[in-house]
Amino acid sequence: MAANILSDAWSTALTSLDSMGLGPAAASFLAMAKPLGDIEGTILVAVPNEFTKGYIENRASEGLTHALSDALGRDVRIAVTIDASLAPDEEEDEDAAEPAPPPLQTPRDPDVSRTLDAVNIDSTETHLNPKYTFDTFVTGPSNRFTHAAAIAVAEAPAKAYNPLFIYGDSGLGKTHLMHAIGHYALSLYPHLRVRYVNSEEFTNDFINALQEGRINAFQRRYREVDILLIDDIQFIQGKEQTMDEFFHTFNTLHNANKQVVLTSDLPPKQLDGFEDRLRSRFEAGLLADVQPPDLETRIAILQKKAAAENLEVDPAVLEYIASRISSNIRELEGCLLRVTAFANLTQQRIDLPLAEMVLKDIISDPQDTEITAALIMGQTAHYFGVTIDQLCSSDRSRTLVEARQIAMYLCRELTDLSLPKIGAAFGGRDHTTVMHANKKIGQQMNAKRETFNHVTELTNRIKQKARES
Ligand SMILES: Nc1ncnc2c1ncn2[C@@H]1O[C@H](COP(=O)(O)OP(=O)(O)OP(=O)(O)O)[C@@H](O)[C@H]1O
Repeated sequence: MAANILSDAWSTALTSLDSMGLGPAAASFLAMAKPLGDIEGTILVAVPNEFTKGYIENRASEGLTHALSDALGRDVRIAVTIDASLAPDEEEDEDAAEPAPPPLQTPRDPDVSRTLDAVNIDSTETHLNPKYTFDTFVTGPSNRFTHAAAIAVAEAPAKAYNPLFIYGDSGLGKTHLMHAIGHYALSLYPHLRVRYVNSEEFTNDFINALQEGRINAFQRRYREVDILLIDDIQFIQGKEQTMDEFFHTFNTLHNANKQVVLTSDLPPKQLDGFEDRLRSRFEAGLLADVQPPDLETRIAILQKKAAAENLEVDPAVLEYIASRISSNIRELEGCLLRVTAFANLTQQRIDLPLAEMVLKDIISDPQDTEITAALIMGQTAHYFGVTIDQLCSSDRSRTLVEARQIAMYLCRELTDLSLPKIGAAFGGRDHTTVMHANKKIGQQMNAKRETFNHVTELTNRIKQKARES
């Protein structure tokens, strides 16, 4: 392969990983790596030292393999080798890969729009998703109070409500609000250090830091911030050491007058397996819940989504979807995606008969049926003629990659599992791999009839099985 094709693909792969919220540590390690060549489908990557090699192999190789395969348009594998000449001249610093704190800048005029520059903010530093801003968030009676509290916190971090504790069922916008706080606060005060993290990533990061003797760097990462956004705090339940570390992180930040925002599926009182000292810290702040949205809000959410994607959708279609899916906005969005993808593939207008036809099996459930990752993996494996073990393996043959990505997509759409939990179910994969699969299959449904058919057929089978059991 010509060297410039490989280096172009390498840059494309890094950009795509970047846009998916690649963490700062992974970004720094990959920036030190260099693609050397393609040996029969294996891309040889040189890195300066053993530590970088280990990091890429253990934590970034999967995302990198996906992204490189996408960029090259064929499945490749990667192999990492050490080339000491790539090492920087200065003495190696153990924490060299840690992100430097952003330089201090003059605060902007606070009168700026709430989304100002949201897309320009470096999402790799903050881990913020550019799509989740206050501008794209629809308010209604179910979330108005929490939305107002979130704005207040962003406008006056650590002054309004500290901590802000947002709770409610899955798919009701807690994560969206958290990211929106980060974006808006940064648009008002660009010098702030904001960090978003899911509690499962916090846990993994903590365990890795312990194992690698990098606890000081870990503590700096979470304690030297102005706003810490911790999503799905319920997942640290029962993990004694992580809870202890989090308690001290929380106290350090609180004592230093820094803002903490937490989300959870339950209010603090009902968080079993949490120490009282943590629960009472949470309760000392503002508790704000999100409820399932009413019909008008659901329609408004779909309208906003359609407008954002430049889709022309008959209002009756939006009403049809909104009237049938009431308890999870992620599912609402998934239905709209299926209808628009089908219309796109078959070049038809998006009208009510088409929506009814596409969604007939998806939204005909009389009551909630339990769909688990195991059920999805079992059905997907059977459908593609592979085994569950293979789905969880590192085998990257074409069929397996497709089956694995579709199964991950379905887990995201049909279950309440978080990205890290889905990654764990598929043989301990990183959450960025799940994000990548979700994005890729979502896009392919719009472009490839075959993918749309696989997803539709599998959804029907999975729902059927769930109804039977
Ligand atoms: N009020 C809203 N307006 C617009 N989009 C919304 C709203 N609420 C939720 N969404 C969208 O619904 C999807 C799911 O929301 P989100 O991930 O924030 O839910 P969550 O409560 O954090 O769920 P989980 O507990 O499973 O993490 C996202 O794509 C989000 O943008």
